[in-house]
Amino acid sequence: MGLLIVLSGPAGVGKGTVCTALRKRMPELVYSVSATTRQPRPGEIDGVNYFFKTKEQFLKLIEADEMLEYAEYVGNYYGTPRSFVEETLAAGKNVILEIEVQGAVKVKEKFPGAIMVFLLPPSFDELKARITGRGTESMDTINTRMNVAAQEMSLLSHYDYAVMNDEIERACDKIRSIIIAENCRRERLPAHILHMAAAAEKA
Ligand SMILES: Nc1nc2c(ncn2[C@@H]2O[C@H](COP(=O)(O)OP(=O)(O)O)[C@@H](O)[C@H]2O)c(=O)[nH]1
Ligand SMILES: Nc1ncnc2c1ncn2[C@@H]1O[C@H](COP(=O)(O)OP(=O)(O)O)[C@@H](O)[C@H]1O
Repeated sequence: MGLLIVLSGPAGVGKGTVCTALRKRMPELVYSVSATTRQPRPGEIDGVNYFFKTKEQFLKLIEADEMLEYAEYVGNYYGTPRSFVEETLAAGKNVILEIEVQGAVKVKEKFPGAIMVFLLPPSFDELKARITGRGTESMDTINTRMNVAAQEMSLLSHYDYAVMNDEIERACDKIRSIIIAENCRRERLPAHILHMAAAAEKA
């Protein structure tokens, strides 16, 4: 089985940015493309950035148990297609999800072995600056988003690791180290080596 890595954290902390940088550094990591009901942005490609769905289509996927998790976020649905993740893990490959915090917690319930990584802002002021810096939101929305971010921080206790996103490359280094260390866990050794060690212990 491959590892399931869940990268999450409050809105605006840099999940998308860090995930893109990490995938460049670790091309062997398989990215799970989410489904969403939000409109595509200019330049976004169906099946690459997201699978763009109507609300009806999305609700049907939930009904058919095709979603590993989903969440409603700022008026749209977002979800992780289940079979792709399960098949890729079964093929022994590591999968990364870049999703918001509520959905991430649901993944951990279904996959207790998932490696939960929470991306932290260096400070709330810096988080505000990043949300403002994206330039897509009005002042009202920014304040709402900051309140949401404070609530999102409260889910930190569900996570295994906390990585501060001060510098993109430094955050990537840490996540890469986490993945390497998790791959070295004793219980991940091939069965024949575990048996050999167990037999030697008995002798
Ligand atoms: N729960 C869940 N959240 C997702 C999924 N895909 C994306 N998201 C999150 O949805 C939020 C909004 O994403 P998006 O509309 O692309 O905007 P942006 O990332 O804020 O620029 C982000 O926090 C994503 O991490 C998913 O499959 N499940
Ligand atoms: N380490 C960082 N230092 C400075 N700015 C960053 C850093 N990481 C991300 N950003 C910027 O912060 C903003 C939010 O990043 P984004 O990846 O869209 O966040 P999220 O996916 O968590 O909502 C973007 O403008 C991005 O360029």
